[in-house]
Amino acid sequence: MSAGRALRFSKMHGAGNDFVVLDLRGGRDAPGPALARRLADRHAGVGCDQLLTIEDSAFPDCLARYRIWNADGTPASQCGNGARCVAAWLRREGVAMSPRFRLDSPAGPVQAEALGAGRYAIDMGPPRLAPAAIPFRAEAEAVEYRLPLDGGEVAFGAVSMGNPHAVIEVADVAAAPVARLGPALQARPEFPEGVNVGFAQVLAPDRIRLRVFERGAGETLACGSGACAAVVALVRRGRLARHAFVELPGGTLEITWPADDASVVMAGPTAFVFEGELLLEQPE
Ligand SMILES: N[C@H](CCC[C@H](N)C(=O)O)C(=O)O
Repeated sequence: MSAGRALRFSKMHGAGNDFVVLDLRGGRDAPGPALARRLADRHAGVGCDQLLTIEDSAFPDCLARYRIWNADGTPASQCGNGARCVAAWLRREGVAMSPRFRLDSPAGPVQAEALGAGRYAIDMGPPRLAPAAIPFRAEAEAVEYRLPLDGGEVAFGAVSMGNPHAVIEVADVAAAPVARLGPALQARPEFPEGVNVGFAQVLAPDRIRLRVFERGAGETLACGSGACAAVVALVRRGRLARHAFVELPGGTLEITWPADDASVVMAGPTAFVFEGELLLEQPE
């Protein structure tokens, strides 16, 4: 991206997971990791968990393409809350005239639907459970894996929604050692591309509380793909219904996984916070 003097952006969030959104349609070049970090910086930049770019799609049935960079500058292949915000941005701009439309993402196409009042549903596609697809190094696919961690052993489910997730069930998310276990699991060699680590507490047959220590961003107020992964992992363990409400610190998402190998559909809020210009060069 050329170091022009200013960069226009939209600031948005989905259930508190916040984003800087750049419109790169028309072939403007994507930011590098350094600019992504600068935009995400909550002191020297705008501040966000992830940077989202909106770009032209090569697929005629997709309205646009989005890409994702974590706050640490690393690229990500899926972002559920971000997909909803991209959908809302395209509706506001009048690009999405129909309430249902397809978007292309690094993890493949997703289907968006405007539900009204800023709420959007995203068909995230089916979960990927084979270890190689997560990726997670394991002898065979299992509903639950165990690894030595933090002086003990941790049990978790491993699911990809296009990005890797580990889901740990805990008795009380408020007391969960998120800041310790999250980075410890991310550092394990069995997750060669890192992992987003979810801590889930079952409240009712159709309701969980969830905190997520995200890859490349740390603990966020919400993680859409993490909510999908948590429902899949807990349904597989017989701990949750296939239609469930996921209470995250920043808001509640509604997740439906109607059958094994079926798409996971996530519904939740979006919000525009402000529009702005980031000065890329200091005046003399
Ligand atoms: N940290 C994630 C990307 C953002 C996912 C999250 N914000 C969501 O809403 O799904 C990763 O590196 O895979």
